[in-house]
Amino acid sequence: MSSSTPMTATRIAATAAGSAAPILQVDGLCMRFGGLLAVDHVGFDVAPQEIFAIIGPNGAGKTTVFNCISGFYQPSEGQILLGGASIAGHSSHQVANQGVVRTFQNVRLFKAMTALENLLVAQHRQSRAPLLAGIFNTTSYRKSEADKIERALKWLDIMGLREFANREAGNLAYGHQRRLEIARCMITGPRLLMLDEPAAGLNPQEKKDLQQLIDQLRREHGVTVLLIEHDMGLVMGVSERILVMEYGKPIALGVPEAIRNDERVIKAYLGEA
Ligand SMILES: Nc1ncnc2c1ncn2[C@@H]1O[C@H](COP(=O)(O)OP(=O)(O)OP(=O)(O)O)[C@@H](O)[C@H]1O
Repeated sequence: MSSSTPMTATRIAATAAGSAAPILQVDGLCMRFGGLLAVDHVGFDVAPQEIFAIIGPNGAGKTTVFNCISGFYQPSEGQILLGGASIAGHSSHQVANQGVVRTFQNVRLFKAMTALENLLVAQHRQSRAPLLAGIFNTTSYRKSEADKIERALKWLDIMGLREFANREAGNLAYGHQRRLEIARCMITGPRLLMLDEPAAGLNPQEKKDLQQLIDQLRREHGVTVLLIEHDMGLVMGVSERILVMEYGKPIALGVPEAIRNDERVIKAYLGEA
């Protein structure tokens, strides 16, 4: 950890998010690709409803940490606890079923489907409706389908996308596609929302709107947010705590003000810009 941030301050910052039990605990996480240690003993806790950011220069290992948490990679070493239970090595499908959802650096929508259909598919994936109920179009099946449409429209409203409900996702403006991706995550009622560079490709106004949106999702929908982002304005404006990585290692963890003034961080990352 950073030498310029006093260890006591780092410890305080590491637990500053409150006394509630952490929703996510990462401890001693390592990920090797052949001879490359892409993630080297990374550890941090995220409190319920906290907005926690991971920053660092290109190739620092941020996305690899995301991939380990969300089940896309099996970590080489270390512990990942969600609500106190281990999820390290679980498949991405199992992790998603436990309420951990994520976006990717590149937008991944069903581009030929409408915005509304994308939100319906997201719900169908987690739906447990028996096949026969669908085939026979039972009353309860029809009710559950109507509920899904209502929920999809509600999320289009929240995201300011209602007017584009019937537009193909691939034909939406890029900023709108990014918001639709977040809606697709939120509609499943997640505990942990992981956003991988959500501001990439957005214009300044869209970045401001995104900052407000992230804060609103936490305040009004109770979600915990884990964020990877290169845009320092957004990171400093929205995060409660920030973990900084360099060459796979954690070099600082603290509140935005401490991170902003940390010499090692400035040298490793902010000085780069
Ligand atoms: N599947 C993989 N196989 C081999 N090497 C990988 C793999 N995934 C990532 N790496 C390497 O691990 C290191 C960390 O990559 P990672 O994508 O996690 O960095 P990052 O901090 O997210 O970077 P960026 O900000 O550019 O997205 C890099 O050197 C990268 O080349």
